[in-house]
Amino acid sequence: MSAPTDPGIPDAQKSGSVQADRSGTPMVEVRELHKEFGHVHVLKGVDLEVERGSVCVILGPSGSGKSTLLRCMNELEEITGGSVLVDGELMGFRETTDKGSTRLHRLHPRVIAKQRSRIGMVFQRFNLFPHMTALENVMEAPVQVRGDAKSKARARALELLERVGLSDRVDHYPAQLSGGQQQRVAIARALAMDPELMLFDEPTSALDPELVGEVLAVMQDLARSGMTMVVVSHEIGFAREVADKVVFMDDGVIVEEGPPSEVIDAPREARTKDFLSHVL
Ligand SMILES: Nc1ncnc2c1ncn2[C@@H]1O[C@H](COP(=O)(O)OP(=O)(O)OP(=O)(O)O)[C@@H](O)[C@H]1O
Repeated sequence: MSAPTDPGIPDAQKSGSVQADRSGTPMVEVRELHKEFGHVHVLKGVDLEVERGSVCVILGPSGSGKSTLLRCMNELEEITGGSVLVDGELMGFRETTDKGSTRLHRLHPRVIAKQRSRIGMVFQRFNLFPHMTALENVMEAPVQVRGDAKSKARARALELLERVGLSDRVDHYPAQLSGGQQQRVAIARALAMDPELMLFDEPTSALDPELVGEVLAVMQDLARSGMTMVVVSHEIGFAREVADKVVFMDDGVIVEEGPPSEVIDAPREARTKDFLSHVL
């Protein structure tokens, strides 16, 4: 999608003071999404809705475009066509209509950064700062936060580390933590921004099998608390138990979607059946 850069920041988005009532709109709306990397067409017209407070698990073979779809949701990838709305807001763009024709303007980088800050993301590799303790990682940039703000950030970080079961590891450095503990710190760090949406990109696939359960348990708690979550994962048990919607992707398209009782337990499409027979 090529669009001119938005020359200004709309006042409502600058201050964040005007909050529309969006309780009736889905948290995520992906429409006819295309993503190309050079000549490689990775997403070929994806449509997806994720309701508020629900959990959507995306399954699919390697290279089917799952991570790319997730990255398009928070503007880590610039989309080639279609649109992504999060909480009713067009990610990265603003629409204007002039004499009946609609144009898209790329938003100012500061507005994009603000949009992104409402979305927490957890990656396969934990991406923690190795020279910072668990607590400092969750506080993120302790040197930039001073005075009262710093003590509030610290209290919040301690609360989040307790929530992920790491109260006794706050002063440990990443190298002193197991993979499962590091991933739980990464989840606490993503939560520190008070996100409205959490994206998980294969959060357990870099972990030893015995550590997977502790991370999935934290994610399950988060789901119970009402967080909207989109999770790329091959953990079929988690999908069956926690997901409201399961999406099966292959070759850049959504082949099948629905509740786990349909997509996992009674898939209609041959490609879904074939995939599940390999992972189960
Ligand atoms: N930055 C990039 N540049 C070029 N091609 C890319 C880039 N990122 C992803 N791709 C290609 O896009 C396709 C889909 O990749 P993606 O990581 O989204 O798949 P996936 O379903 O998440 O796979 P996996 O389960 O292996 O992580 C792959 O063919 C990949 O090589």
